[in-house]
Amino acid sequence: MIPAPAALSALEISGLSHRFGRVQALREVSFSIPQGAFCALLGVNGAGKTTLVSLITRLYNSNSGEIGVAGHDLRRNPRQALSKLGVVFQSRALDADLTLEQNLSYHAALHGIAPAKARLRIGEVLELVDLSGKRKARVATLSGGQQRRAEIARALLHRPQLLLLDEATAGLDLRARGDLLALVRHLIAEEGVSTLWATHIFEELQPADRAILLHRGAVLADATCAEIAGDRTLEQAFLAMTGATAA
Ligand SMILES: Nc1ncnc2c1ncn2[C@@H]1O[C@H](COP(=O)(O)OP(=O)(O)OP(=O)(O)O)[C@@H](O)[C@H]1O
Repeated sequence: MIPAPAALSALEISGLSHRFGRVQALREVSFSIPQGAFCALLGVNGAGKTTLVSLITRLYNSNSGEIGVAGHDLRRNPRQALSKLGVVFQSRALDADLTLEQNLSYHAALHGIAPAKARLRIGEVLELVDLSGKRKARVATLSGGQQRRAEIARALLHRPQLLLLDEATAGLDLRARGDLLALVRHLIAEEGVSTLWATHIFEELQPADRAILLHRGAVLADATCAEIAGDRTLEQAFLAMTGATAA
């Protein structure tokens, strides 16, 4: 009997290493994210999260290793791979002086989406992030949480299979952080988009969430938060693994 083909991963990272001069930012990082899954990339400042996100978005090339997005090798087929990727960076990608619609129209055009299709898709993504009523509002007038949701709408315009979020909750209060994470979980159910959620905030995650624990550029654990934590809190388990003592 011919075996069924393995389901395509949304993200496949294999033996990825990167150094900046004398700093080894990533060491032999390997993991994969199946389609339609949520995965946290958890690590303290300097762990290598932004470096990993920068390599996946091809801001620069890795020294060694491979990255595949939705079955496309990033080095060999960058255009196809990047077309399957949506990214919410730490820094803002929307122009605060323009309306949400103007911003999204501009980004839709960058993705080569024709104006008539873009108008429809803008309506869809705004509904997904619960900002339909803000279509004509200037981005500067939106709250911090609304602006992050608008960034997610921008990242979803071209129907990516993988959504990367780098410290998406930075600067938000506790409630807005919870709302944003709930929205991302909802998107996985609605759009089937896989998510890599890079964060240093342990409390954001739920016991059943899968977390890749990155420390000094290496993967220390890849399991559910409950499995990593055992009978401790996730943060205590992390501190024990890295040799530090809990405060
Ligand atoms: N452009 C660069 N030049 C030199 N060293 C760098 C550069 N970017 C990152 N590094 C170093 O690489 C390591 C990983 O940094 P990175 O920014 O990826 O970590 P991070 O987990 O994203 O932390 P943060 O949450 O603070 O952004 C750190 O030691 C950092 O100092």
